[in-house]
Amino acid sequence: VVDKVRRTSKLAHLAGPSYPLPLLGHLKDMFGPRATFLDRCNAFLQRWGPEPVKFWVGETPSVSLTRPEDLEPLLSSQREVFKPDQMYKAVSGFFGDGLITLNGDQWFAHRRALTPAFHFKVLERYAGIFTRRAAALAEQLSSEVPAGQSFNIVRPLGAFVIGSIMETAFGIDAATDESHRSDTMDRLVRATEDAFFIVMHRIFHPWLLIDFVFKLTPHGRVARDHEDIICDMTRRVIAAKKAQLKQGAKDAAADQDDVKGAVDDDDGVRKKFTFLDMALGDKSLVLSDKEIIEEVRTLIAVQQTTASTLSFIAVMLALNPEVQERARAEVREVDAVEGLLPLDRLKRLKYVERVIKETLRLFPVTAAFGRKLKSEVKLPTQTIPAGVVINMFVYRTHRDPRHWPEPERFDPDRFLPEQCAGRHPYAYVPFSAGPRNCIGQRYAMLQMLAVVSAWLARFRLLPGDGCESREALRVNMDIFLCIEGGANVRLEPLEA
Ligand code: HEM
Repeated sequence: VVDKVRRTSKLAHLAGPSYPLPLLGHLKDMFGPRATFLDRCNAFLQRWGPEPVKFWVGETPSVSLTRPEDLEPLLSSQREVFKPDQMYKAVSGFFGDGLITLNGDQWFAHRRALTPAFHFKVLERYAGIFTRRAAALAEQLSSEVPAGQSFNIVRPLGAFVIGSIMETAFGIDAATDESHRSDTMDRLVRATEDAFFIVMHRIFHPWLLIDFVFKLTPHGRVARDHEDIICDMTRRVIAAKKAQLKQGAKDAAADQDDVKGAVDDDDGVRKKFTFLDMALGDKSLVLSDKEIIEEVRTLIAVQQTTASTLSFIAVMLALNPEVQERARAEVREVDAVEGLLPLDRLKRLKYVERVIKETLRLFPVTAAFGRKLKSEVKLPTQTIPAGVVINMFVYRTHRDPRHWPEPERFDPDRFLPEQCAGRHPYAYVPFSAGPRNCIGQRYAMLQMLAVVSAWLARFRLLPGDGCESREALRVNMDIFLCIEGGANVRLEPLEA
């Protein structure tokens, strides 16, 4: 009790509710239907912000930050901060113990091992894969979804992004590999969707963060089944890669001109540059087999960020027909240029890129992320004591009216270079920033450019059920932002 009084008094200077309840803290303020969690977070910060806001999650003192100038000191340094168990423990069953959740030296070793797989030289080579796969996805949607029928676009996107990471970072051939069979993929996508629900359930019921208690509950048993599905997929991926490397070694021995495992495939991707080729084929990497498995799990799980963002882009295009037509005109103009390499083509899609950025401003799918303070941190107007868990709620940062006039208006031209000039560098952080920023940022942007341009070239997107207007959208936070009831759109084939 004395310790709690001491810790409470250290936060006394901050805005926010007082009198935390024993064991619950202010969790009761957050209780309510799961489907409106985002609304409650917004209402809470609307009431107490925009200054740093204190609150207690159970017995843990927490502070929520939304202003760019408050985010900067925390994101730009990682000496004083680490990922808090309270938030990240619940997600590690899903994300694996990989880059997302690791801290300290272990994180640094993993980050160093993964960085070459996301080097821009390697990504340049992925552009061909993204373009080919995006065209196939657009064809599949055109042929499988009856014109004019409302459907939830997230599902096919979930399988699509996992297929992409298999082919790019793991170098697993989509056409031949067992792990790409559609029933395996369906089980994985469904397990992922359920996992989001279960993770949120644990965060809402903090006593379920005690592993042995959670494992005894029905959700704990479902979570174990899902982990089995995800681990099974990971094992298949690694087994397929090992077999491929063995075959590559045999082929190289048979053909002295070939460099082991370094052949270019049809898309010009040097196979030895994929993460798994480097991790399993090159012993100079420091990751153990167990660590490689955890990173494969992480890379599979994080793909849902791209799937979710693409689903928001589809809905925004459907709700903003002039923006959609302008983006389509750009795609047609670029596609009229003959002989462009895939990467050059994607780089020319400047307006489509602005559409993606503006969607990520309004709907940063990783809407909140956390840190725990090792020592006291000075923010521009406040000092936050050591031991506090920080929640950076970028959903509101991206709506800060000082940087985003009429914040709810969808306007891709906010990202014209002249409009970006002078804007606070931390006013827009959908991929976080600083040393723990998203390693897959450029990968995700290239993939999204390929997918959106393939859609625009083949069909018109129209609003689907429940997504008829911005006001009708029921946006929520389930680890990642999502639309309750589905990201529903309709497709209309383009006249020839
Ligand atoms: C639109 C898509 C994406 C968004 C919005 C996004 C956003 C983010 C954010 C906000 C973080 C920081 C999270 C935190 O601090 O807890 C992060 C970290 C990370 N992301 Fe992404 N991400 C996306 C796509 C991807 C993709 C495609 C990959 C992999 C191919 C990826 C891999 C990672 C990894 C490994 C980390 C942890 C980095 C570290 O801590 O060193 N992300 N991402």
